[in-house]
Amino acid sequence: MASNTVASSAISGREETVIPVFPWFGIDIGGTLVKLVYFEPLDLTAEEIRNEGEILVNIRRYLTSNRAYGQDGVRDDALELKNIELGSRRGNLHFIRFPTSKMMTFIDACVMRNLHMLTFKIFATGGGAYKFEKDIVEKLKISWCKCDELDTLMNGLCYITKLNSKECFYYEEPQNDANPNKHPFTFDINHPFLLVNIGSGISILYVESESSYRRITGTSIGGGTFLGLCCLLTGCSSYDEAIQLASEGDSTKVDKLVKDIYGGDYERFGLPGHIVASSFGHMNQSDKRDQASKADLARATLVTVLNNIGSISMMCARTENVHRVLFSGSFLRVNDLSMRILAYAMDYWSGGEIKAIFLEHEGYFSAVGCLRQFLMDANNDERDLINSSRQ
Ligand SMILES: Nc1ncnc2c1ncn2[C@@H]1O[C@H](COP(=O)(O)OP(=O)(O)O)[C@@H](O)[C@H]1O
Ligand SMILES: CC(C)(COP(=O)(O)O)[C@@H](O)C(=O)NCCC(=O)O
Repeated sequence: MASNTVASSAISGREETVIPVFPWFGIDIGGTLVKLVYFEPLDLTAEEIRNEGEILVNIRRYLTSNRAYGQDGVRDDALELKNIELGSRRGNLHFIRFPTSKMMTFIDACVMRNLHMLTFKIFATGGGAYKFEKDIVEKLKISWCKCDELDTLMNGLCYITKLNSKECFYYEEPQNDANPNKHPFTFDINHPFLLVNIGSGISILYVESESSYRRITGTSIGGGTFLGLCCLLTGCSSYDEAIQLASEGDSTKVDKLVKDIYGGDYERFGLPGHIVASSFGHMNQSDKRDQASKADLARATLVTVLNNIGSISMMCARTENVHRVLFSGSFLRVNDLSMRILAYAMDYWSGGEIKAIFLEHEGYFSAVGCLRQFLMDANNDERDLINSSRQ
């Protein structure tokens, strides 16, 4: 085994921070995507550099000098948090993703790069932290610590929204295609809000404060539904392609609107003619099917999923009496269109009372939360050790 097992800095008193050995990773293995965060230290001492060892140096160089890893891995370099302080160290935080379907290939690539020769701990979350545990532990011989995905989501969200003043944003004019007026939103985590995490499926949390939240409900109609239905209906084969198609389409060729049924508004109950009465409601007619392009079908799929998310979120916000709804999850990656549709819907249906807020690091919060749990755990372990030696 390579010797990276000695702590970079030993604790000398109860109040000091323990700095665990490198490498520092946090990983969220979701239903669709694996999100990996990697902390690249910038303040290594001469002694640490001497002791670092070839394997760690190679991993650091490989991760930080590439933007793509094999066919499927991507580093979202626009999201990188540069020169931040984390766990009493300075460094860059990198954000990497790849499809969960490639998890076994990833494990084999780690073995090829000799990661199994190092002794280190990884905090992991998402369903895959459970599903792949046996394979990972057997092949990589690492210490695998599983965390709850919603606890880490909250932990990562708290950390990043405090660190980055531009993390949260909203659209002032979501309907204005030319300039929707995106602004940073000053977010105070200690006032109740709703957190809607749009991953493969959706979890909706009521957050009272940094340390108190509950999962109110969820829905299986999420990002996975959009992608799956789009692939079926249009023959597209990637998320980016599906979003591109949706941006070119017209959902009114597919959906039946209130005005298609009433000839105008349904005034008595305040339903304007332009809203969707029935998603995909035109598709029972063969002439309408012939007129709908792939782009129209992709757009209608997106709008269907978003209408459902918007109306469930709105009901939850009203029930819980909150005025801010934060949306997270990789479904909103490169998806300005969806954010604007959601923002408009929330604003319209709440008469301007409920604000939709979005996040720059979309789907990465749980992975960041794992990294933070890893740092907290190192300190807890050390404290336990000190306390037991004092008894
Ligand atoms: N490169 C991508 N490949 C697949 N899906 C993507 C991609 N980028 C964004 N998505 C969207 O993000 C969703 C997954 O979101 P994520 O928060 O990562 O959930 P999970 O943790 O379930 O994997 C997908 O269902 C899809 O709608
Ligand atoms: C099971 C999950 C927590 C998994 O998280 P994900 O990988 O989708 O981010 C999520 O898909 C979910 O909450 N689904 C909705 C289940 C429901 O309440 O109906």
